[in-house]
This record gives sequence, structure tokens and C-alpha cells, in this order.
Amino acid sequence: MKRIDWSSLDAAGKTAALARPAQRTAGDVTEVVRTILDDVRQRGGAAVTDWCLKLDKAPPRRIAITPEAVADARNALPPGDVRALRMASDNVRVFHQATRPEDTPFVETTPGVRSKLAWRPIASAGLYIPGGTAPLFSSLLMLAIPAGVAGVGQRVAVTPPNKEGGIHPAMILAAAEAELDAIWLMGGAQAIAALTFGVELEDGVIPACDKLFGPGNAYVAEAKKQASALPGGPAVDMPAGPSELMVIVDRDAAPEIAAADLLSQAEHDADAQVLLVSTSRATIDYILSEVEVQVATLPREAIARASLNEARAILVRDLDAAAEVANLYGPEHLAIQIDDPEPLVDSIKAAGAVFVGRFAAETLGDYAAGPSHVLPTDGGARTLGGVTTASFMTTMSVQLVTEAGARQLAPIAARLARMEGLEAHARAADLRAEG
Ligand SMILES: NC(=O)c1ccc[n+]([C@@H]2O[C@H](COP(=O)([O-])OP(=O)(O)OC[C@H]3O[C@@H](n4cnc5c(N)ncnc54)[C@H](O)[C@@H]3O)[C@@H](O)[C@H]2O)c1
Ligand SMILES: N[C@H](CO)Cc1c[nH]c[nH+]1
Ligand SMILES: [Zn+2]
Repeated sequence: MKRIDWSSLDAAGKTAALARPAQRTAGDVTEVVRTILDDVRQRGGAAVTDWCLKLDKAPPRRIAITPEAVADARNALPPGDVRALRMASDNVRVFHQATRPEDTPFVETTPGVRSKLAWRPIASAGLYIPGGTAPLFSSLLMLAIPAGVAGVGQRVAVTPPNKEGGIHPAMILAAAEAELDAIWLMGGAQAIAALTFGVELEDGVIPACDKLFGPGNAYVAEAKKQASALPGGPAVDMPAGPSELMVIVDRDAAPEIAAADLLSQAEHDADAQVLLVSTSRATIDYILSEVEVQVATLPREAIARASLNEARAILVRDLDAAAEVANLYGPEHLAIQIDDPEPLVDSIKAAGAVFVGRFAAETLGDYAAGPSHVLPTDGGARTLGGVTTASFMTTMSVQLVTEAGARQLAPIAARLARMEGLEAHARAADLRAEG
């Protein structure tokens, strides 16, 4: 872990200290992804199949979420796993139902001129569920449930096959909880390409989707970025790449808790980044030695250690400086483990999700608290929030004008139109002013 003394840095030094590390996988990611997207654009389903075989050793496959498939999946899991999945789904659904945006009331700006904002679901959403190194069925809940609550017409979910070319039973149960009728086994940039262009495959047709959602590794994140830049390409939710966690602690923090939280995100990916920020050098020392103890016991030790190479331990003078670090970095997750955390929470302006207090483990948010864990990485939190039902919706204004309203407002609009030199606009307004 790199150690940084924040108060010794000038502005350029601070920016450099918080720069995201070059991703280990970065090398030729841009070019590889461009090649895959071009190929799928030109050759459609045949190209998707070739890339799936080449990269994931299994052809794309449609898994129907039938009652039999769900029963098999349930039988394959211990009852406690099934209950946990049900509880997580319920919490995600309850949270998203309660936070689904509603139409605003009408606002009368001029007597007889009333407008409101109306929310509408998008028609189709492509949902990418990561599965390269772990089957993240929790991400399925975090995308497909909010999309369903929003009322999206068509939800198309994709996830990579496991090492045996199959699917984890929990993925099927999660799909059933989210009321999906199918999930496609395909991953990486080729899956994003399929959702972008729409393709015909042996098992059926994947439609081109209006907007693509979901987290993923560097290939997936780059593919979403390139797809959205294509003329007429899909919208995308946000950069949601390798996981990030910043933990802010004071001298009273529990080292084993802070260390466990840092490792919980480090174990995601060699490219994940974790940062520790503290007002106390001694606390940083305790936590770093605790990280060493705990990492050696993890099944994904190698991934976590690779991630820790790019971790940061930042000593700050006070909590104002800690807020400065957080707001400059804009972490995907921010955990605040200090005495009296509320004032610091108020000064945070850029984070995907904030976990307040020692009991608020980031892991609870990953699985079961309710809000979606699909959150912006790479500083996206400075301008973007995480996935919500609103991400699957659009607003349109609805404008109602009475005759009396038009008499008052049309002359103003006509005048402004003529000031802009737009005579046809002005005449359309004039006709209303005349009644
Ligand atoms: N920001 C968020 O909200 C959030 C949420 C959950 C997970 N995540 C992140 O999602 C990521 C999941 O990554 P993952 O790798 O386990 O699964 P993944 O599904 O994102 O990626 C696996 C796919 O990558 C492709 N791929 C792998 N190596 C390749 C290569 N050399 N060339 C071309 N394509 C290649 C394969 O086709 C494979 O199907 C992690 O980084 C995790 O931190 C982020
Ligand atoms: N921490 C991830 C988001 O960065 C989400 C996740 C899924 N499963 C476990 N964690
Ligand atoms: Zn996680």
C-alpha cells in the first residue's frame, strides 16, 4: 500500500496521488474491444458465437427461467441460501418501489400556462451481470429489480458462463426473483456488442437495446464506452468498472473492521482500488498490519494482493482534509468509521454510496440493504449517481395552455422568436395570441 502524507502535497501532487492506477488489463483493451465491436457489427450472431467460444470456451446460450429450472436451482442450494436471496430481493424491491420517481405537480408559471414533469420507463434495457471470476447474481438483483419497478418493457440480461460452461443456480433464482423470463449466457465485450447491435443466435434473437447497464471488468466497461460513442449507439448508465472503496477512520476505529472492509473490495479484482484515510498515523499502522494478517487467510488472496499494490494509505491533518480527499477522488464506496460521523457525511459531495458508522459494512450494501450496488467508478461519482429506478426512466415535460394563457404568453414568445430571427416560430405564436 502506498503511504501518502496529504499535508505535504501541493494541488498537482494531490491530483497525482489520487490518480486511478493504470489498469493491469489495460494494455490492449481499447483495441481488443474495438475489434470485437466491429466484428459483431459486421457479422452479427456468428461473430458473437466465435468470440464467446474463443474467450469463454462456450457458445452463447439462452437459459429460460421456467418453473422447472427454478425448482432445480432451488433444490441445488441449501434452504438458508434460498432464504437469504429472497430477503435481499425483497429489500431491493421495497427500496426501489419507495424511491421510484413520480410525476411532479403542475406548476402555473403564467395564469393559464401549466406544466409538469412526467416520468416514463425506457422501452428496452440491456443488463450486464458480471461473472468472470465470481457469479455476481447480486448484480442481477441490483439491476433487474429496479428496471422492473421502473416498468421497462424489455429487460435483456446477459452473464458469462462459469468454468464448466454453465450457470450458477443462484443466478437462476435471482432471475426468477426479478421476474425475468430468460438470461443469456454470454459475457465480455461480445455480450455488450450483441446488446448494442442486436443479433440472431441459435437460441433466439437478442434485440438492440436502448440503454445498457451494469458493472464489469475493463473489457466490459470499455465496450460500453465505445458502444455509447457510436452514431445511434445505445445510452449507457455510467462507468461501473473495477470496484473502489475509501475508508475514513479516526484514532478510535476498529482496525479489524476497517481492514476487513478494505479487503472486501480488494478481493473483487486485481484492478480494484482501496484507500484508507486517517487523521492518525498509528491507526494507519494498526490497520495495515491487520490487512496483512487477514489477506493471508483469503481464498482470493492473489487477487486481493494484486489490488493492494495500488492501494493508498493517506494521512490527513483533520476531517476537513479527509472530506477534501473523498471529494477529489469521488470513490464508488465511502465508509466513514469515526466518532460523530454526521457532520462529515454532510460535507461529502462525491461518492457513489456512503456507509456511515462501524456497523454499516459495505458488504451489507453489496447484497441486501436495498439501494443498488451498481455505482460509478473512476471518479464518475463527481457528476453521476448510482443506478436507481430513475436510471431506467426519462422525464418529459407536459405543457397545458388555455386560451387566456396563450393571449398572455404568445406575444412574449413571438417577440423573442423575432429577436432570434425565427419568423416561422413567431407566426405560430401569433396565431394563438389572436385566439
Ligand atoms: N462498479 C460497480 O458497480 C461494480 C459492481 C459489481 C462488480 N464490479 C466489478 O465488476 C468486475 C467483474 O469482473 P469479472 O472479470 O469477474 O467479470 P466480467 O463479467 O466483467 O468479465 C468477464 C468477461 O471478460 C471477458 N474477458 C476476460 N479476459 C479477456 C481478454 N483477455 N480479452 C477480451 N475479453 C476478455 C470475457 O469474455 C469474460 O466473459 C470486477 O472488476 C468488479 O470489481 C463493479
Ligand atoms: N462491491 C461490488 C460493487 O463494486 C458489488 C458486489 C457484488 N457482489 C459483491 N460485491
Ligand atoms: Zn463487493
